[in-house]
Amino acid sequence: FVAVPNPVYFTSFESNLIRERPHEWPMLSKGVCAHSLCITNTDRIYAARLHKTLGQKLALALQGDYKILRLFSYLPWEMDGSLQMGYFVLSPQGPSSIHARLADILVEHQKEIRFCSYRRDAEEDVQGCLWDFNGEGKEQEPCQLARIEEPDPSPLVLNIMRSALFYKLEDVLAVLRQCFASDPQVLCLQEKMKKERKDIDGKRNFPVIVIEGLDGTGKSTLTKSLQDALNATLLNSPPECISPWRKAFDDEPSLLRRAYYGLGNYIVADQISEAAQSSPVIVDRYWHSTAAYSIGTEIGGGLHNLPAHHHEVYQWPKDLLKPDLVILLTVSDEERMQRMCKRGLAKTVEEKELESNSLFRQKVEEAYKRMERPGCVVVDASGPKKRVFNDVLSIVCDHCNIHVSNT
Ligand SMILES: Nc1ncnc2c1ncn2[C@@H]1O[C@H](COP(=O)(O)OP(=O)(O)O)[C@@H](O)[C@H]1O
Ligand SMILES: Nc1ccn([C@H]2C[C@H](O)[C@@H](COP(=O)(O)OP(=O)(O)O)O2)c(=O)n1
Repeated sequence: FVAVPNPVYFTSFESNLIRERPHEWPMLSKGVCAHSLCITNTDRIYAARLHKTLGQKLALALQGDYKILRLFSYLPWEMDGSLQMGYFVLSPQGPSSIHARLADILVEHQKEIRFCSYRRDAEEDVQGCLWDFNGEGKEQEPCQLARIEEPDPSPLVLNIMRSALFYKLEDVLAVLRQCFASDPQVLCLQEKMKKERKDIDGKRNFPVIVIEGLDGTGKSTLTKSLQDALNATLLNSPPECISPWRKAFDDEPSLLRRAYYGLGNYIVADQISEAAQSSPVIVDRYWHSTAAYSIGTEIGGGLHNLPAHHHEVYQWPKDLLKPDLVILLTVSDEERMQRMCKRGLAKTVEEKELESNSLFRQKVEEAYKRMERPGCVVVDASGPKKRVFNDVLSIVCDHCNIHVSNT
């Protein structure tokens, strides 16, 4: 399928899967031809990294009118074991120069990429052709393609559950172990995590309050004021102890990036557990950030493509300490941009994407709102700092049964 503007599903299988055959191919209008490059290597970390580099190489090789879209390939009867990532390239000028432009990439990766071409025949049907790279690349027998309806579960959602979000510490550690098998610092941290995990359901003396929201919604400002007002401990996820690795992980594919943020959440959970014995705890970002950004990034197209309310992607990991209250700050796009411009700090790639893509922003915010157990209490944070602070403080006091003298 193609993730922009909305997923499109198609198959070459002549089977009862093809209940309906919509013939519109919105992206293959007259004269346009398409090619797909699908990564066949089954090592998921290797494949994730290759997918990222391949995207960069394609962007360099195909400047101009070409459109590069995300693609997944799968066997319908065995989606979980067969999901492969790749790209779908649209060439408005027809196939003429694309083969020359892609030649180096295809030769270099011929053993780990499946390359197909697509075009309309005289009857306006779409034909797909697998390319053979034994010796010189050439097209094999074409086969007719048919569009099908979205499968349930969608491969996008399956991809989130398999490789973009981690619902268990063990899964986070498995990815990090595979990537950093020889890095003593990472190995040492992993051992520590396994041995020293606190009891997540243990009794806490003080409440734990998480503040969530997009960048620039006022989290840092608010968490500092709450810290003072409640005499609380302030924690951040990802925590300071792993922040030196953040830049490197932000440049990695989402599989690794989310493993990093996942690890951060588990480390912060231990810090929360300890701190909540002696003071209230305020946390600036936690699991909901990891999940909402991941869902917003991985789900293509519009808001309606998000998994339905109550879907398992919105559930809290069973082995991660739960906060008592999660506040989600929301402000309009315009106000948020103004605040971020004034602040002028370095941004993560995702935050840059958020800035340029309002749909992405809406998806992240909607995913935040769909999180469950605990869900978010949404607070309109577009007013002045003092008002936002008072609104949140009164929610915190009500919810956590705290009394503050100067409210
Ligand atoms: N309620 C508010 N009204 C106006 N400006 C605000 C408000 N809250 C925060 N700011 C300003 O907006 C910028 C971003 O706020 P910050 O707390 O750093 O957001 P975040 O931590 O969510 O990224 C800062 O310059 C901050 O001073
Ligand atoms: N617990 C966390 C914290 C942040 N993230 C990710 C989500 C986004 O890509 C970035 C946002 O972090 P950033 O430092 O820009 O946010 P703030 O400036 O603190 O608001 O980090 C996460 O996945 N999990």
